[in-house]
Amino acid sequence: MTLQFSYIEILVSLSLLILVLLNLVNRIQSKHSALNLPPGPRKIPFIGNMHLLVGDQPHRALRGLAMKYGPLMHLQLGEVSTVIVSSPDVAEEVMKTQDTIFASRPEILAVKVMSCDCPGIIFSPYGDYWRQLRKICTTELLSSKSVQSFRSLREEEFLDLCRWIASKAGSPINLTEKIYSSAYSLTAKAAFGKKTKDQETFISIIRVATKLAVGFEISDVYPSIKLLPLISGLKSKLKSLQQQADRILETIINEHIVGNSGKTAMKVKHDLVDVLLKCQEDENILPLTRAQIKSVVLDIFSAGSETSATTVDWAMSEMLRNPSALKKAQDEVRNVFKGKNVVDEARFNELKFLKSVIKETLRLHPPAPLLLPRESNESCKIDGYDIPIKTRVIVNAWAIGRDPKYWKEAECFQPERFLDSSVDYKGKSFEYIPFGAGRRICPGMSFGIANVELPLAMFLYHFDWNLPQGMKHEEMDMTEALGVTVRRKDDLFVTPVLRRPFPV
Ligand code: HEM
Repeated sequence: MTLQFSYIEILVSLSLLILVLLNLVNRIQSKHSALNLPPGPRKIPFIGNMHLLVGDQPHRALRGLAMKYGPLMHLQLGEVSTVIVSSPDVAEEVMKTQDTIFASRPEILAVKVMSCDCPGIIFSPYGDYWRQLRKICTTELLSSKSVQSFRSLREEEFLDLCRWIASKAGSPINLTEKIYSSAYSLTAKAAFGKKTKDQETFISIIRVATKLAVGFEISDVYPSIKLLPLISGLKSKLKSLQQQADRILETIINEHIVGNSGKTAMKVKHDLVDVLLKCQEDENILPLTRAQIKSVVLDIFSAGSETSATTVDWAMSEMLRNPSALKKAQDEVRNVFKGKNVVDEARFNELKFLKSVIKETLRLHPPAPLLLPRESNESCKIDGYDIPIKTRVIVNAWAIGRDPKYWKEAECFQPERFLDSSVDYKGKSFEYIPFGAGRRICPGMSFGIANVELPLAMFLYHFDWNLPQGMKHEEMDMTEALGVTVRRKDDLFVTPVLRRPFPV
């Protein structure tokens, strides 16, 4: 069937569309006109301030605007009333003083489609269901005890990686690709018992999905226009990603069900998936559907792997760009483990400089520069300004971490600044919040840091590193890619030189 429209029909449709849009603008304007909203740039009818985010990385564009309008700034992103937080004081107000009001997450189309409308732990609204999931993930996977119990898994995974690197000594390698692949394998082995055979497909699905989940997609800022994601093709793109991911997730879950059938409860080897499956039968807690289990698995796989790998990748990049920091870190590791075949996690508390390198990397390159969006679940006031219910709140942790008011030579990589500093990433120092803060602070902090420290210590102990031929360290490209997690735009290519051979 072909569709044919006359000019009259097109004109009528366009007029109707304009009327709908004007009505929408009126509704938004009258809703906000009586309120004392935080300062912000002038809003253009219908698009609000969307045009100000075009072109640059959102965290960079938002910092530029905050310099003009202040650390609590109101933006109208299409239909979505949004508040941008860019100072430690306001961040503390949102994530500590009024944390319960801002502990929810907004609905993002990519998350909605990928999770079949059953968000897992990361995007579920604040409430009992989120509390239950967070408790399960913390107890079964992310507690200090669990992180400790995964030590041999970590050692095995990164030893394999370093052996591979050693086999390529003298030739350029794509270090980024290998770092991500190991991080994903490790999360899979810890959370689901083994690496999935479809890992590379899964990684590429997650990469595309996280790009689309930033929350600035056109369909996320005009949620009432249901046709938009259909017209733009976003819905079908997401649906196809969801179907591919679903096949892999189904396999992971079915393998657990088959593997455990016939075994007594004592004999079942418990990983996160087993525990989630058991929740389906437990009458004392909120039952979990299969879709919800799949969402949690997807959440842990992506949140657990992307962030740690991104940190390792940026830390190596920064050290290569700053040879004196690389040398100091190398000297420290080689000194502490002098005469040993391999590095030993038990002595990592002696690696003060390496720990400062990691902290400095997380300051300059927080893997989630805008953390994860929050949403107010009631109206409230901040600094005397009105924050209506359902306002989206974005905390620019990246801008806060580079604010010269709080950091000397803020743009420079200087790990020394953390050596004698009490500033930590555990959510108490609001000038430094790479893991967020408050109720929704990252529960995977210890797991993540362990997965960053070990590969870095091994890279420094066993290898020297050269940049591709002819490249000067100060010429290294540090451009960022777009996404919820901000990785390097281009992969890091380096030539390893083996210095300490591995035990056979
Ligand atoms: C360097 C490593 C990591 C960094 C920088 C990081 C950063 C973050 C950030 C910024 C948030 C949002 C916090 C907020 O809204 O205030 C978050 C949430 C989360 N992270 Fe991490 N993360 C890391 C590693 C991990 C790991 C290894 C896991 C799990 C294996 C994990 C699981 C989660 C989960 C489940 C949430 C959602 C928490 C909630 O909404 O209640 N993260 N992470």
